[in-house]
Amino acid sequence: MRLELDGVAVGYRGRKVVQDASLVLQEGEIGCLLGPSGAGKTTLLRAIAGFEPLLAGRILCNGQPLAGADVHLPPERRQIGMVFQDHALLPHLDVLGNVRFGLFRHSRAKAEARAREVLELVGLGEFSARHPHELSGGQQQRVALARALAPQPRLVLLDEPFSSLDPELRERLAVEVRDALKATGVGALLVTHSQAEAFAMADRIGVIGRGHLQQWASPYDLYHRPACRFVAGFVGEGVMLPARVVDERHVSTELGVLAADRQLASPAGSQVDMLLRPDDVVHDDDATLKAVIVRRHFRGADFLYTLRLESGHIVQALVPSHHDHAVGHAIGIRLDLEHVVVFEGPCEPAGP
Ligand SMILES: Nc1ncnc2c1ncn2[C@@H]1O[C@H](COP(=O)(O)OP(=O)(O)OP(=O)(O)O)[C@@H](O)[C@H]1O
Repeated sequence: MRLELDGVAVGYRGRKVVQDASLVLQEGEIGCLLGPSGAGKTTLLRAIAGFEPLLAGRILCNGQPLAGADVHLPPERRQIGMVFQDHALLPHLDVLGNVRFGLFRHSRAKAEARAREVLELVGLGEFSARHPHELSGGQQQRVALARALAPQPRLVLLDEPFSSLDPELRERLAVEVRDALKATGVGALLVTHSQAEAFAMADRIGVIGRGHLQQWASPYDLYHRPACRFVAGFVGEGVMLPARVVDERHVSTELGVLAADRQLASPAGSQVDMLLRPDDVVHDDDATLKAVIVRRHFRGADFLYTLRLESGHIVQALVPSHHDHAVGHAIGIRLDLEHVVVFEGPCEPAGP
């Protein structure tokens, strides 16, 4: 189904936690709500499921309102499946029983056939007779997904589905869950703290912070074209450097004159900020520009060096790990980018 949020505000006792949230999740797409703790991700998800009333705006499914000024469809009439953080599996039922649980409207034979079908889909066909305590955390989470998919929902909502698992398993499971969802063609919206999870799973990511949906975009655009400083700071690594507007397409920085990613509105001479990602800064022994290593973080394939420029400003550089330099060393750097992301005004909430 096509899910649309149009100017949605949600909160508690009349106090808005998130306001003016607008987004479109197309049929079969996987979306992800990302943001700091307490930003309102779960609250927004619960409003979509029908567990929280709206304070403003509308939620539409294929153009039909699920919630709005005079509408509030109860959760059971929304045909939306939900997977919770703690799986909420029934301990006394086996895997098949757990998945069949929501299929009470079907005949026993039909419910069993459907439950077996979705268990195959999530790769647990052989585990149907086990009880939840005989499964790993990742397997339990896949049972919870199978249970949510069994009644053929129009959309699945997942609230921090992998947060109880260790980091390595989380990313693997994120990919598996994405594959399972894509195989069914059912769209999904997931809440997470983890960028790695969001990048592994989502077609679209919404960054929530400071009471707003700051940006709703593809992972690529979120990383390369962040709409505001908040998103730039929250997604990926990088630093902000001060720059001055040269003309409507260029800024001047201590690293040279650089092309801006968009037409600039500020007049020449205005002070702006620019975003530099670690992959924009390349180590080059022949470069005339030098920077001193103040921190190094070994990551296997690369070092993430934190470097101090002559001005005292800090940049980061991702350098292949055979370039092993000590803290305090000055290394040559140059920029490797076509455009630089420039921020002129304060962080504004962005629309869909
Ligand atoms: N039932 C409730 N009554 C009153 N306030 C609540 C209730 N549930 C959540 N809140 C508040 O609403 C805000 C948003 O909470 P929410 O759980 O939606 O955030 P979140 O982004 O999902 O956070 P986390 O990532 O920590 O789970 C928080 O300030 C929280 O304290």
